[in-house]
Amino acid sequence: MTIMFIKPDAPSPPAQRTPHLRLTALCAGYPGRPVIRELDARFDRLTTTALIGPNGSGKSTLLGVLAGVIRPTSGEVLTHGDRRPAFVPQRGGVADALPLTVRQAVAMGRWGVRGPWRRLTKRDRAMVDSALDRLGIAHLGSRQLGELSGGQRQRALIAQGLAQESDLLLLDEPTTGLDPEAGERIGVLLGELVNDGVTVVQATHDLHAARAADHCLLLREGRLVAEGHPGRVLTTSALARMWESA
Ligand SMILES: Nc1ncnc2c1ncn2[C@@H]1O[C@H](COP(=O)(O)OP(=O)(O)OP(=O)(O)O)[C@@H](O)[C@H]1O
Repeated sequence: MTIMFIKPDAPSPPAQRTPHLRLTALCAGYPGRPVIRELDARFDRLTTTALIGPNGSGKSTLLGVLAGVIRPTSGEVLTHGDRRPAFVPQRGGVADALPLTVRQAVAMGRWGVRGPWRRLTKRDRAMVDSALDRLGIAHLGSRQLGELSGGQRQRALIAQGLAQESDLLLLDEPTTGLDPEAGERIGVLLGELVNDGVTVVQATHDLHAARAADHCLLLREGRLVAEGHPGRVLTTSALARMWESA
């Protein structure tokens, strides 16, 4: 397995997209359980990509590899980014009872820059405020994370991801459990982030969110079965085939 870092290029117009990440013959999984099999893919800079597939198809595992928390068993991950990716896990993967306020949870997004429990600078605090504002949860800053509704907690986790100020944002089912308006708001936000210089990858079961992406990868049993523009890939027949055989 090889991980190589390459300095980022200047932002380019869509016609000359450059990859942020490129995967070649990637295999990854868990001890005794191979999941991702021989996957070739690229994630272009300043685009949104949706990972789609039935339960257990390997979307979260692939995100884990992109985040650097799951080590490939073979193949190559070539990254052109120079910042650590920001990873927003599934809400269910985060302990609900953490004794933290929403603001403290979002401020943890600055730990990668500042170090754990260090005093935040004025700029750090401004980043935290901006992330809370962009997710519409500034008024919840002093509430305990564990007291929030599922959708509010989800937004707090996304705000923590934004506070990391990465150029690569990875989200695992960010709109699951959100009401339609909050889901729409996240969709708009992800588009704005691309304009701010962020490459976005989200695993999702939300077809509306997937159709709004620039690109999508369709996974089944850890293999890439289709990729391209969602309008071309997410056809009724392709989706029916996918879920019938899952
Ligand atoms: N920590 C783990 N240890 C062992 N196997 C795991 C672990 N996490 C996931 N798996 C297995 O890896 C496979 C892929 O799981 P993964 O969570 O990547 O799929 P997914 O497409 O994200 O599914 P979902 O849509 O249900 O979230 C499944 O068979 C799952 O049981």
